[in-house]
Amino acid sequence: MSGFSVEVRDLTVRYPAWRRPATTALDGLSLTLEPGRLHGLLGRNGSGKTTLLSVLAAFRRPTAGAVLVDGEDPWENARVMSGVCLVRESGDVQGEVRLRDTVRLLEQVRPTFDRSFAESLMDTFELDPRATPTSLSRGKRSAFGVVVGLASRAPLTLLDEVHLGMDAPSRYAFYDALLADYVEHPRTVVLSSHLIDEVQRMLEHVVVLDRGRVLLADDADDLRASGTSVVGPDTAVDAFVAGRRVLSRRSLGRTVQVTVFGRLAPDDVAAASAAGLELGPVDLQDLFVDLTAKEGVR
Ligand SMILES: Nc1ncnc2c1ncn2[C@@H]1O[C@H](COP(=O)(O)OP(=O)(O)OP(=O)(O)O)[C@@H](O)[C@H]1O
Repeated sequence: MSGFSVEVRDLTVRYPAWRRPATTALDGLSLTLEPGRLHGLLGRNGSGKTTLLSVLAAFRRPTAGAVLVDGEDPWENARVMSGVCLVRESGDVQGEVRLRDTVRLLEQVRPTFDRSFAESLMDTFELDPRATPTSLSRGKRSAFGVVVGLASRAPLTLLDEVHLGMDAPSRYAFYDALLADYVEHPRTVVLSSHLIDEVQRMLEHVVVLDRGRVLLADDADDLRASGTSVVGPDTAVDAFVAGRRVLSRRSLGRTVQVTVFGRLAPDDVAAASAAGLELGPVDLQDLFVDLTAKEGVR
């Protein structure tokens, strides 16, 4: 299997160490990320996503606990760090250096960096290689972060809200490029995002953080099967979902879509079909909102 594995044990990070009381960003968090998979890192604002990714990339030292990347502590570990690439929304590049020079530099310092892939991505996102990041709009700066993150082809690629400032066509171009390149060059990718609707189809494994802890870590397919979306005429749908845990309800005229938690028994599936109802997998966004609203409202 290509890509680095990640093992996090009882990880605690407090900010800043000198202030009392300090903010506990990560609170005894434990997590395993299997290599060669596309992991989604979800969580409400302030749940600890950026802090976790910063520790994995050795940008920050844990207050307590241990992190193993590809079996070793990443802190001041040249071998491991040459295989880890963290890109944050800001793009994490030097503001005054021309894009083409950053690309040339990365080609020299990152063993897996693919310059021609970077150049073709810059074409896709209409980035002028002679520009500097400070002269770019927020969305274009984010797009350059995406170029760096994808073309690095790092065995552990950490993308922290990289696509936030990008417009919809650019975001979809990013998703297409990520998926196509990931299939050709499997690696471990962690994608943190608030745009669950847009990214959910790509994810193989989903981790949800809440107040510095893991609220849920599961295969995306198992999560999708953990509930059902029921679509049909309002009275028939309401009768069918009565007594079940409803995660969301949307209506368009007399047609409604209700998402319920829990797997349906074969009898239920037959009853739904007899009532003319359409069944589908649960929307991860609905699951996320339900879970984090219950557990996470402060
Ligand atoms: N440099 C810092 N100094 C003090 N507190 C910090 C610092 N960075 C993060 N925090 C706090 O740590 C907690 C976790 O923040 P973090 O940025 O990791 O969350 P996040 O899930 O990435 O949030 P968002 O989705 O809003 O980007 C928050 O309470 C935040 O206020």
